[in-house]
Amino acid sequence: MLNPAAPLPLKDPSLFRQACLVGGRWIEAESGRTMPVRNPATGEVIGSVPAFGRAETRAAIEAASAAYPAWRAMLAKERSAILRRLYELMLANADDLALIMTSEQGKPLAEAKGEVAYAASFVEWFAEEGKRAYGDMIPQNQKGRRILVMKEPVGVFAAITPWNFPAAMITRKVAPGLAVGCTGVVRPASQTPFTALAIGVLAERAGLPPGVMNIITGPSAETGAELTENPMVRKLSFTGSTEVGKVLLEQCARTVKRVSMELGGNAPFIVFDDADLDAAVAGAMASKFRNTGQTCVCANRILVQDGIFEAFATKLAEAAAAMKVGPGVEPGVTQGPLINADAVAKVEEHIGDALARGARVVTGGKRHPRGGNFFEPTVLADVPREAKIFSEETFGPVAPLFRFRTEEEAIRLANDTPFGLAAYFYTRDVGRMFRVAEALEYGIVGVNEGIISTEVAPFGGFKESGLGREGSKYGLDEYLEVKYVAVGGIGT
Ligand SMILES: NC(=O)c1ccc[n+]([C@@H]2O[C@H](COP(=O)([O-])OP(=O)(O)OC[C@H]3O[C@@H](n4cnc5c(N)ncnc54)[C@H](O)[C@@H]3O)[C@@H](O)[C@H]2O)c1
Ligand SMILES: O=C[C@H](O)CS(=O)(=O)O
Repeated sequence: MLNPAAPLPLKDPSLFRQACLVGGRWIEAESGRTMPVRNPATGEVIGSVPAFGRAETRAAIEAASAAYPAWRAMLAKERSAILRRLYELMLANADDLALIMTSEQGKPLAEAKGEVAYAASFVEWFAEEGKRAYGDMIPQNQKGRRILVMKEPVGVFAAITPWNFPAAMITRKVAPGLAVGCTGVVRPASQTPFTALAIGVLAERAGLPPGVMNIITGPSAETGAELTENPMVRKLSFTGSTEVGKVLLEQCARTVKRVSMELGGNAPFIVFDDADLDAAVAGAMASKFRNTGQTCVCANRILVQDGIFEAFATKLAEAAAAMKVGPGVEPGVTQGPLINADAVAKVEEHIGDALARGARVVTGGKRHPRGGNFFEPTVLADVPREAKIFSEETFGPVAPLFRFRTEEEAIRLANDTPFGLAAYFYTRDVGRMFRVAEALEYGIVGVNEGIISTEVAPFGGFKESGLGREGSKYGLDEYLEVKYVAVGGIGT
């Protein structure tokens, strides 16, 4: 029996749930099996959650299906009011949600609080957007006929989410689905289930009827197999690695499910000679080291034009070395731990490979003296194109700098990847802004900005970074079907 650490000092301890939410009931796995959840900063067990298998997952799908007719039949305005209350409850309980998040994911408390606000913003946004799922009336093509286009909810959805944004990746999927009348089953990452379960508690308090949103935990192979193969599930929204996304796409194909795929990234961050150097350094720091580099949109390759390479490298290294590494609950900490030992090993592998190919360390480069999953913020210079860190997503606090000479070379290097999620570049040349933004093969492009994710704009990738968009007015379409109705016999 694992000895859990002391309970989290929450203002409302009832938010910390070690059970799954199915049909309005908080339940265990039929087998009684559980899975421990560890604090990545200390290695301590902070709690455990049920290990659902296929049978329990099927029961959750059936609960969502049973709740669907009544939830769909509600007025959009009535669903909107419940989502609005959830938004308000998330903000009112932000401190507890942030502490739960930091305890299971590791990010600094300030970042966790920022994520709670970001996550809540999707609930606020889709509470309103759900009232604007407009159809069309098309001018008839024949006398006596009318042509209608109706937007209808897709039905029961499944959401499988990653560990790096334990709140926002839940609400970015659930909010649009619930807003248009869908019901669903959420399966958060096994490393970070408690944030999702706490949102489930708040959803109940907001008045969400039983079975509309079900939250389950359990081994990914078993829960994932049921969620992707069960024909009652009409849509899968997945956020995670491209590798797993491809597996789930194949599994969903057998029942032709609608899918949204928010997958891996390999973001280029291009700094041209004419950039505002200090702004570019600030943008690179924000993009690269947010969540200790564990974000899908963080700068993974920093391409710097020859003329300012050394100046940029020096300034970036100074800023990286000034960050405070430690547990997210410690005041002033700006870099938390990586999620686990495998993540540390991958960072070390990428650094070692780059150095073996001729790169040099400007700052950092090794495990932090605090040990465990802590790693020194690292800047590498003169990294060659052939290095693994150019082609693979590092998902850690390593900023590899690559040199380029011309705009054409920068664009070629930036696009030289199967991924296409986010890209960034810094320039003060207006013509270059449009040339480069239009040439980059990415779904999200930041110009003179390092962090641009927001609920009001479409989030999603080109190529092997995914399918579909989340957030914005486009995010609603992922949960809607389009129905064409031709009405005849009208006479005129
Ligand atoms: N595009 C985006 O919006 C976005 C956002 C966050 C993370 N990501 C990507 O996610 C990756 C890191 O997150 P991660 O390590 O959680 O990714 P992951 O793909 O390993 O896991 C994502 C989720 O899928 C589950 N899963 C894993 N294998 C499964 C299977 N066979 N069947 C069903 N479910 C399965 C996991 O338990 C987790 O809940 C990175 O590649 C990152 O770029 C993308
Ligand atoms: O890591 C993936 C998230 O989608 C990043 S963001 O918070 O949406 O920018």
